[in-house]
Amino acid sequence: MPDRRHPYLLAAAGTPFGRLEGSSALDLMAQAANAAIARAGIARADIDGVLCGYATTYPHLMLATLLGEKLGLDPRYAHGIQMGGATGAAMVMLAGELLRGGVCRRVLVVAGENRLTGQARDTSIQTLAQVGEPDTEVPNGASVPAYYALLASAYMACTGTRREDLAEFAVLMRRNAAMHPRAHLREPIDVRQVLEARPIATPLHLLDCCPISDGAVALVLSTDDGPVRLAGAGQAHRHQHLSALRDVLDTGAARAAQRAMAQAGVTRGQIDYLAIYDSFTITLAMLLEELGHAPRGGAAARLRHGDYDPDGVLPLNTHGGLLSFGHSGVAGGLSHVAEAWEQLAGVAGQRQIGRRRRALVHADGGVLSAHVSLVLEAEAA
Ligand SMILES: CC(=O)CC(=O)SCCNC(=O)CCNC(=O)[C@H](O)C(C)(C)COP(=O)(O)OP(=O)(O)OC[C@H]1O[C@@H](n2cnc3c(N)ncnc32)[C@H](O)[C@@H]1OP(=O)(O)O
Repeated sequence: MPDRRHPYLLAAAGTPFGRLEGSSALDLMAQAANAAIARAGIARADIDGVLCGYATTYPHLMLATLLGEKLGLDPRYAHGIQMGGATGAAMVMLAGELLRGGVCRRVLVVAGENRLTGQARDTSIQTLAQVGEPDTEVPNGASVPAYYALLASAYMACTGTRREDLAEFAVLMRRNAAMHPRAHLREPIDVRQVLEARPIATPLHLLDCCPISDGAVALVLSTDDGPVRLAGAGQAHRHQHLSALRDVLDTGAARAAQRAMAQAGVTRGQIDYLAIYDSFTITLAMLLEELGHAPRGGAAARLRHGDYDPDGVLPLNTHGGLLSFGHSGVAGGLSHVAEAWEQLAGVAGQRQIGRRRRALVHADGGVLSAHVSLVLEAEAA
């Protein structure tokens, strides 16, 4: 008998990521939601919870209610949620709590944006600046890449990480995205191209940054048996963005992961798939090292050894991550959960890696400020 204390991920689905002219954020969310409900094989009337990530291109106060109406649902619980890049993982955690607590039996989790085509270029970049202090930083126009560049400089000085090391992560993410038919950026790149791309905010160059994409992702969680269980979830909120610079070696990521693994009753050594937030190459290197999946300054060495390859000991972001699959607001982080689900459920098609048992999903919001970790477990085949 399956363990009834754990919620299951019944299905995940999404739209392509990239330039999707003519679709509103709400249209994209509805497309992803309909695909996930169909894939879960349940009736629309069976959905009794809706969790919906905010959309900067559709700033509606009643987004979850509006989406439920558009989809023809009749939820007993609906909630719009905002936690930057960690929103997707936070919604999955909350869905788990609603299921464990008996509030709902089948929860739809959805996020989507037309962030590339639905806003002027400068508005998109300025919107992202709003993780800063509203009175001082936002009007001065500091961008999210600029914040992460400060983190990168501090971290590189502290650990000896070089630009060449970070570039390897951009190359791996692009190689993985080439295998995904719905990814935004699929052209192969090499380390030299990453190093020689135009500077955005030193030391980060264009290919060290995730793109701005359109796209949506949805999941259905339930107390019904499914192929993948949500075995654990944890959060940590240590500081608001720039205060991370005070201690780049302890952003709170490890604490969130420890809480998730403790709930799941597993140790780091039992994780065999990684889905790690990668808004920038530095984000990925820092998180891998803080989470203990590489020694400090040593993530690139593990990568060069092949450990993070799809056929390595610890496959990483096999859909191409935010850096290449794409980043469409909250849907970007939710795409990591969707990919982990596909891999654990064994339905990833041509990207399917060998059978994996347990994934750690980790997302951060703001500038490594809010952290959410999830442990997903495949039901034994
Ligand atoms: C905030 C949180 O809570 C946590 C987070 O998620 S942090 C991450 C949030 N997201 C971001 O900060 C987005 C980061 N990226 C950017 O701001 C922008 O992509 C950028 C500033 C790096 C580049 O923007 P830009 O200079 O305006 O480029 P733009 O003029 O739009 O595009 C020019 C070309 O480069 C491509 N391009 C743009 N960004 C790219 C990227 N990151 N990688 C590869 N190619 C890119 C475009 O597709 C375009 O190609 P074509 O000419 O073939 O169409």
